[in-house]
Amino acid sequence: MSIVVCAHTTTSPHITLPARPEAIALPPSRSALIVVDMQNAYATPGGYLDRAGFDVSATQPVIGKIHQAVTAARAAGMQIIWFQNGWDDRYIEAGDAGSPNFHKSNALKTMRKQPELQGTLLAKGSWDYALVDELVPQPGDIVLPKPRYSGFFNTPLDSMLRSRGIRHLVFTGIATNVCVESTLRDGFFLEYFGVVLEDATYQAGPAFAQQAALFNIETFFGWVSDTATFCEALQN
Ligand SMILES: NC(=O)N/C=C\C(=O)O
Repeated sequence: MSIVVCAHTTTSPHITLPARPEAIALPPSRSALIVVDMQNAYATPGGYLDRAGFDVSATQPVIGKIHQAVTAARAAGMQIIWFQNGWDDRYIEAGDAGSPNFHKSNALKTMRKQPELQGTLLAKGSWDYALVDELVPQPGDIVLPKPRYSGFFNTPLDSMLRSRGIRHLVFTGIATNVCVESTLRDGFFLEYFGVVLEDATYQAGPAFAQQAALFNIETFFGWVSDTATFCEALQN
């Protein structure tokens, strides 16, 4: 007997997405594909993560998988949401010494160590802040700036999803263990069903950070699938 998780929140047609720890039912017209922070900062050599000492040499295949997932999701009528992480170029939105973000953000720390980078890393309008060239939002997509790791914090994400009747979120992007996991976790507490496409994500840090994030997600907060399985399920 196979088990499928079904939210019973809608009568919209749904697909069954094979996933870990079990398959999950998704209504495409009431689901969003969320692309987390696919900016030069996180996916391109010379961007913030690279300058802060994180390995971004394996992000190119992830960009390709995200392109596939976005194309299939859009064709199936899913809402596409693109996040861009960052702040104004004076970093007022980043918070000052009274904010933990000031102390923990590796972008802000890197710029304090290398003052010549001030105003470049994750600053709105900069190359670092821009989405990678290969991923271009289309009319009808939603592009949302976010000032902290979670896409639910100080953004209109929750109201945009609720007003569209969306309860299912499929996650792609970088980094699995930071902004993807933070957003999926906050979504869990707000009663959203979160699925990660593992090969359309990449970690910030060592490989065990990816494994740990995926373990947490599939065990405690959501479901884990992959791009080919997602695209095939949408076509059936
Ligand atoms: N997009 C992310 O997951 N960001 C991770 C680290 C950071 O923004 O400093």
